Amino acid sequence: MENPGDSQMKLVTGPGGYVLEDVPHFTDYLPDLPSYPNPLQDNPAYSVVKQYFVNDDDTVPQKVVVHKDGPRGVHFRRAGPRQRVYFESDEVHACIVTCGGLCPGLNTVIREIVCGLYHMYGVRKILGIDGGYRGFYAKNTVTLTPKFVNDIHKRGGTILGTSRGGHSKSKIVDSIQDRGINQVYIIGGDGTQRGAAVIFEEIRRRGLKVAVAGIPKTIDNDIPVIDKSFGFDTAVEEAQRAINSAHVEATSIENGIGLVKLMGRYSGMLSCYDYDRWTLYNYAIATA
Ligand SMILES: Nc1ncnc2c1ncn2[C@@H]1O[C@H](COP(=O)(O)OP(=O)(O)OP(=O)(O)O)[C@@H](O)[C@H]1O
Ligand SMILES: O=P(O)(O)OC[C@H]1O[C@](O)(CO)[C@@H](O)[C@@H]1O
Repeated sequence: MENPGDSQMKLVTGPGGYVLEDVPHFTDYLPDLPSYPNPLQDNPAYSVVKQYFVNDDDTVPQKVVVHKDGPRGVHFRRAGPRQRVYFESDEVHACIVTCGGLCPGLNTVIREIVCGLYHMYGVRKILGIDGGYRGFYAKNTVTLTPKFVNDIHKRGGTILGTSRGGHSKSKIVDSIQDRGINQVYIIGGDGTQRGAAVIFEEIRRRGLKVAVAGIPKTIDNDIPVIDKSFGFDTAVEEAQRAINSAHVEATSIENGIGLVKLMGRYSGMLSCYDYDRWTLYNYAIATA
């Protein structure tokens, strides 16, 4: 494993203490890349929606409330479709990989990437990497189509399988290069995203036109800059089932106590959201 700390943060400053913590882009090292009109502009579902595209200069402030004399503060680049893109549809060879622990909604995310690429962007070549990072240098891959992913959101886990360990930067990027993959969608937790940054650094070092997109996965919503991570609501619901059961057990005997242990050693967000039940039943809810 490697520490991606040597990759420099892309900081842009502006008037009034404005700071943009930007994301890297392959045009940083391939400045002459041609761009193309976004295929969405011809899609009947989107072409009628005015201002559907995100302006290139749009940013989102980290803090909504600022003092009038204070600095404008840190901003992030706004996500969303751009007017122009850097791939032609038939040039794209995408792949998706899931790493780390399970979280509700992984299959829904895989399905949305596949259907979005296929129906909205006209992409036909999408590969599923089997069993986490190490799947890049194993032989097994699965071809993903809208038909293949049609029902997967009704199943738990990840249809691609997942794993920990097995991150070999050079083997992974060799495999990406050998297979002609040029868009890599990586779904996983903090370790996975560190791994994604290392992969991108190697891609940049080799000067490849390969986009790397990290999709953060956490069951306990411990990413401060977003309101809610996918799967968190389901985890809260499931926790409440356990709390209900503990309630039944505890109230059936004299001086009964229900103790429910929830995950989230560092954030405790699940416990907070299940607070309703806690106050209602006056139970102890412990985090791991
Ligand atoms: N610093 C790192 N450099 C390269 N790869 C890493 C790094 N940290 C973790 N990885 C790789 O990322 C993958 C997942 O990491 P990890 O087991 O830490 O789970 P995670 O993504 O943090 O998810 P979870 O939230 O479930 O723990 C593993 O294959 C691991 O080898
Ligand atoms: O309760 P613990 O041990 O802190 O584990 C919680 C962590 O485990 C995970 O569910 C992944 O394994 C993360 O999403 C979460 O941050």
